[in-house]
Amino acid sequence: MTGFNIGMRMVAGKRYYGDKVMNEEEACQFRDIIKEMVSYAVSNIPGDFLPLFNWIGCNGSYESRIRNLGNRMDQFMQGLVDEHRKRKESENTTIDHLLSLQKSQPDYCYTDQIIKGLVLVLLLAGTDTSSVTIEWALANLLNHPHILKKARIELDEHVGQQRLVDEQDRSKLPYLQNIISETYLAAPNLVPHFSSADCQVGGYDVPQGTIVLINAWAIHRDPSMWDDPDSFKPERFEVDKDEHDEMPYKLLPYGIGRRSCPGAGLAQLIMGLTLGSLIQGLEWAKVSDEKIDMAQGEGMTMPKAVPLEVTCKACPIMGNVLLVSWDQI
Ligand code: HEM
Repeated sequence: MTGFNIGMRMVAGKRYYGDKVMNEEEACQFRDIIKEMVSYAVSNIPGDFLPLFNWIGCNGSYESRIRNLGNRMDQFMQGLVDEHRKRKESENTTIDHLLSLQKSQPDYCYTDQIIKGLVLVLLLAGTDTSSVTIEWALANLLNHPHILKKARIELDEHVGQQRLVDEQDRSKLPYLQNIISETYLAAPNLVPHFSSADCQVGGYDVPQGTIVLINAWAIHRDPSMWDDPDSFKPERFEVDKDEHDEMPYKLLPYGIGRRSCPGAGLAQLIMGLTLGSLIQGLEWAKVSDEKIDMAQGEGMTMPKAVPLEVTCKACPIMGNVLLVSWDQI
């Protein structure tokens, strides 16, 4: 749930998980909604696969529970929007920024409905996906210290020891990007699609109105497409132009086509900057000599079955970075 915690701090400045929760009742309400939502997101509904169940009304209670959950989430979000609107001083949160646009651009469509929608997209689609990917990436790096070392050398060479990586450095850090490409696991089945017309996929006829699940996890491990697919090898992305052009068709962490992830660019940026800063700023170590367990757990995004536990120690660069930050505060 780290992603939802970070997300809530970003969108509303609230902590709903951990030991620094301010309003336990409100936090509990939010945690309950998220828990229920995640449980539906990873469950199978018989009527989706055998329409007979829909005809005989088996999905009735499921649909009303989903509607009820939607209403509770909507009321919760409206409460947050109203609370921020009433505050005398605006804070640096997504809701505050959107409310100030609602005021300054009344003719544009920053309605409460749109604000709630944008906040939910950031929260549900944008946070856990990225934080889960960073956790997997760190776990991979700790199991492959030579790769961590190579990433640190790249950062030292192109960014240096005086400051943390920023947006302009990205193009100079292909190895860091390759580590992220080699890591992706957050959306193993993408998001279910629904065929709007009869079509063919991979030689199979898909009639109109079929739920199509894409097993990106299996595509990313297909030995006919990838050499030694089960090994963690960021170098596999150091390819020539022909192979580079094929990449979007076999590396699909964000899906492909019209309904692919609109947040892909933002996600790549955030993950590159976060992972880069974590490597530059801290020296990471495993808590034991054992390899980190890479078993996959269950969830809306694919978490580690056993959360990553590590130790870290500040690198000299943190002295420079913190000094600059304190001066600016
Ligand atoms: C590691 C990070 C992320 C991964 C792996 C990821 C992955 C995906 C995938 C696989 C889909 C479905 C695509 C399909 O089925 O073809 C999707 C959809 C979506 N993502 Fe992301 N995503 C990430 C981050 C983000 C961020 C940061 C945002 C927004 C700030 C975002 C917003 C969305 C939205 C709104 C959709 C639905 C698009 C639609 O239905 O048309 N995602 N994402």
